[in-house]
Amino acid sequence: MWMDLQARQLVVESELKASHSCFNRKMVLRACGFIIFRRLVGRIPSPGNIEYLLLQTSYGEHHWTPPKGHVDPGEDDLTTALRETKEEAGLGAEHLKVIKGFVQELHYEVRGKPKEVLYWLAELKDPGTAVTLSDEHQDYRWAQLEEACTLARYKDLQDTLRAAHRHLEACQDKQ
Ligand SMILES: Nc1nc2c(ncn2[C@@H]2O[C@H](COP(=O)(O)OP(=O)(O)OP(=O)(O)OP(=O)(O)OC[C@H]3O[C@@H](n4cnc5c(=O)[nH]c(N)nc54)[C@H](O)[C@@H]3O)[C@@H](O)[C@H]2O)c(=O)[nH]1
Repeated sequence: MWMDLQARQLVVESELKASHSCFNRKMVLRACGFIIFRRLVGRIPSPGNIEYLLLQTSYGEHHWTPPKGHVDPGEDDLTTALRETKEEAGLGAEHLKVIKGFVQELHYEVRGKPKEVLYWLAELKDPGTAVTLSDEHQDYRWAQLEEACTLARYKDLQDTLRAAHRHLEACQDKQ
């Protein structure tokens, strides 16, 4: 009888833990996107010729971020990042070269709910490719690192842009 009660208690505890972690997972808003950069030809040698793409929202605080958006149910993260980049900037997988070895995870709160954002890094293959915005954004800017950080304004996003830049410098040193 005592063993039965103990076993039941364990089952109840593990069910509670499972439902709690499931609840936590559901509560976290998850978004994925790309830090997109282009290299301008005929300018100072790389990485001085690197510009990052930032989009300005047409709603809320009109803040600037790289293209990104919420993960749809059942969708994998990289698919979300590509889909959102296509929807928000008109740039598809065919326009991009994904840079190996870089992914950054940001955590912040939106209207009291935790949010996590994953950013990969990708180069626009043809720097002349046009950006096409959706209704979600009212403006875009190709900006060198310092200007991009000023626009990005959030410390975690600025750190992410700087980390991307360091990664590109390190890749270049290896060549
Ligand atoms: N009318 C209206 N509609 C909205 C609004 N809000 C959303 N919609 C609708 O949602 C759709 C977008 O859906 P997706 O494209 O799938 O999602 P996301 O791309 O994820 O876009 P979000 O805008 O939802 O999310 P965040 O960019 O994360 O901004 C949320 C807040 O977080 C702060 N924040 C931003 N970035 C950073 C950072 O890097 N670091 C830190 N620390 N903080 C940061 C900042 O304070 C900001 O206010 C739109 O079509 C609208 O219909 C709104 O205010 N008014």
